[in-house]
Amino acid sequence: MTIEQIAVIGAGTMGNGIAQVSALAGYQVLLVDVSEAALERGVATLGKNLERQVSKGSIEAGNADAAKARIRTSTDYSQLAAAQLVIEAATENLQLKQRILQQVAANVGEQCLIATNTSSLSVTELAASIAHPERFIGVHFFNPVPMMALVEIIRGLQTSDATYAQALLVTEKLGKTPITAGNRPGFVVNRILVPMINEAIFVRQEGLASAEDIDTGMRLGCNQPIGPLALADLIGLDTLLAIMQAFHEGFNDSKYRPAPLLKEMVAAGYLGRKSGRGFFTY
Ligand SMILES: NC(=O)c1ccc[n+]([C@@H]2O[C@H](COP(=O)([O-])OP(=O)(O)OC[C@H]3O[C@@H](n4cnc5c(N)ncnc54)[C@H](O)[C@@H]3O)[C@@H](O)[C@H]2O)c1
Repeated sequence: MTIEQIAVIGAGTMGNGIAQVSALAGYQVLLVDVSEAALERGVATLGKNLERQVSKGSIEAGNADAAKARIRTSTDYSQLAAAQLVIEAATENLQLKQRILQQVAANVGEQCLIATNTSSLSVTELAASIAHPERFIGVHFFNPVPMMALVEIIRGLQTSDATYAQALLVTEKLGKTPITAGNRPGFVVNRILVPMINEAIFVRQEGLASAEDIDTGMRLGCNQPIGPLALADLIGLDTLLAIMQAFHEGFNDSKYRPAPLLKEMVAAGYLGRKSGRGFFTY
């Protein structure tokens, strides 16, 4: 099967980025959301991002226009019938995603592959919600999608070799580098990154060093582009706490216990950049 049309479910932060890179790579794209307003925002965002790429000289104006022309939007799942690949990038909620996947499966053709961009849910469990779990796979993009080169490909227990091979092909055609990860909480990158940030919070909590010195240490000592505490503020401390709690529960291992200071800051409403205060003030 040749994949020519990709449908993206969810026009939010990740969905509009996935639609953008898919259209730029030459795929026909159908962007689906429950909300017309979200579709309008998504298309406006990807339009601005394409213009920025043109003004930076990374793509030609003609390519940006052609990419925009390849994107259609809809709130109607019956439009999915023509897609060969559906990438689900809707709100991170198990019950919601299970409902969406059942709706997708009921509207696509026999051969259509279905992928999820979930960050924290089990690909195996999501696959089990549809009749053909062998055609289901995780494709985990990074934010912002047009800028980040990596995609983690996650095989559920049921994913077939053919589905996996197609996911690798599409990822490469999108200009991304795939790595393959098993279906465990956090896959590879977040599994390593988030406990590192949590450890930085323990170091801060113990008063071993100031927030500035912890970040300077990791930037200059490990060549990290941004220190772990500034990164915590950027991601959102509530999001980090939810991820650590999911690791703690998912692995049943005390090494993933969230730092008490992280819990306390979330309880205080110090969520990082989005609340104006985290380890730093904004
Ligand atoms: N934001 C990130 O940094 C990031 C990174 C990697 C993966 N992810 C994952 O990507 C997915 C999307 O995250 P996001 O940050 O783009 O979320 P978001 O909140 O920005 O967008 C979610 C979109 O899904 C839409 N939606 C909700 N219910 C729907 C339905 N029934 N049908 C169609 N659309 C529906 C919402 O209207 C919204 O536009 C999540 O699974 C998340 O875990 C997020």
